[in-house]
Amino acid sequence: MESIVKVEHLSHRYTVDWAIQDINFEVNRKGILGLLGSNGAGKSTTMNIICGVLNQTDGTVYINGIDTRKNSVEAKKNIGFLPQKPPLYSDHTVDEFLIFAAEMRLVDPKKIKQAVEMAKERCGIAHFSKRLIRNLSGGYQQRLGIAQAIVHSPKFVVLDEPTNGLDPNQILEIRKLVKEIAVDHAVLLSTHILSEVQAMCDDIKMIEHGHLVFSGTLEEFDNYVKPDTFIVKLDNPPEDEEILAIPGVVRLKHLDKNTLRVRFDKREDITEIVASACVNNGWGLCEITLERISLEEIFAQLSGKRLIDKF
Ligand SMILES: Nc1ncnc2c1ncn2[C@@H]1O[C@H](COP(=O)(O)OP(=O)(O)OP(=O)(O)O)[C@@H](O)[C@H]1O
Repeated sequence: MESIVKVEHLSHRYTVDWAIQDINFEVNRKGILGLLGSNGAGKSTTMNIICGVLNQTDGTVYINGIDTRKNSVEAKKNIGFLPQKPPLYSDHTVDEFLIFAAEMRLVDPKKIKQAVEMAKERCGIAHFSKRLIRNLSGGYQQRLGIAQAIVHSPKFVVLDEPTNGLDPNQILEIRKLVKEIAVDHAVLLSTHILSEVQAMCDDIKMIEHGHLVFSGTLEEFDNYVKPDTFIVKLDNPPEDEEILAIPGVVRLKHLDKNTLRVRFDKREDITEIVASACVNNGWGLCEITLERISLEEIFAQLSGKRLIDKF
């Protein structure tokens, strides 16, 4: 099936400097795509162009096959957008605001009531229909922000840091809601929180210094940097030289009397080699565990930052 969004050779220059350059990607019709990048990497610029809030300097964006520059009104019918600061009018009631949002999104006037009821139901805010927005908690304001983004049943929903500023319970609720929405919508999610990416996203794009530096599944992101250390716990640790003599072992560090961190040189079977050396030499092997590379370390590596040396 054709993707819902196609971004081709997208570049943007605000004044002199390029904010993004030659970005290319596609978005599947279902599921959650996480957009990652450091501050100032170019995420908002990319999202604003895709959502039709900013006109690109170069390149093309197709939403559901429609060129956003050639037919922005039709393209925008397919997009729901929750900006970082939801555009809520605090003196409106929930109903008034959603009706207004539906009108702005050109929903057929005869279908507005039904569209508003559907959006409230999906976002769990139907019982607050008559409440003034300023009297809603942060979590419910965010639900309302999501409701306005889906009121016109767009195929593609863009959420810019939707859990920002929420408490841990509200964060879990919003994550659950976003996952439910992603069952029948394509969702593009921008976030700084890597645990959120891990909890929610199917695919990941990462932008750094205006360039796309990673594009793949969450699993591919997770495995982007292969582990090269393990932790070994020994009842009778030998002299360092004996461990360093094992083929493939290149460095070690004592974490405590019985625990060592060992760096190896990418041999696939290294843990087996070390485990059998420990057993054969009577070093009293208690535990051997490969150290996984954290998402933070992968993010740092893709951002071009040096990883902290663990030795
Ligand atoms: N209106 C503007 N005028 C000039 N430069 C801008 C403007 N908006 C953004 N920039 C610059 O463009 C680059 C990309 O910014 P952008 O806001 O897209 O990054 P971001 O990844 O969304 O960052 P953040 O996570 O901090 O929101 C940055 O260098 C930024 O300073």
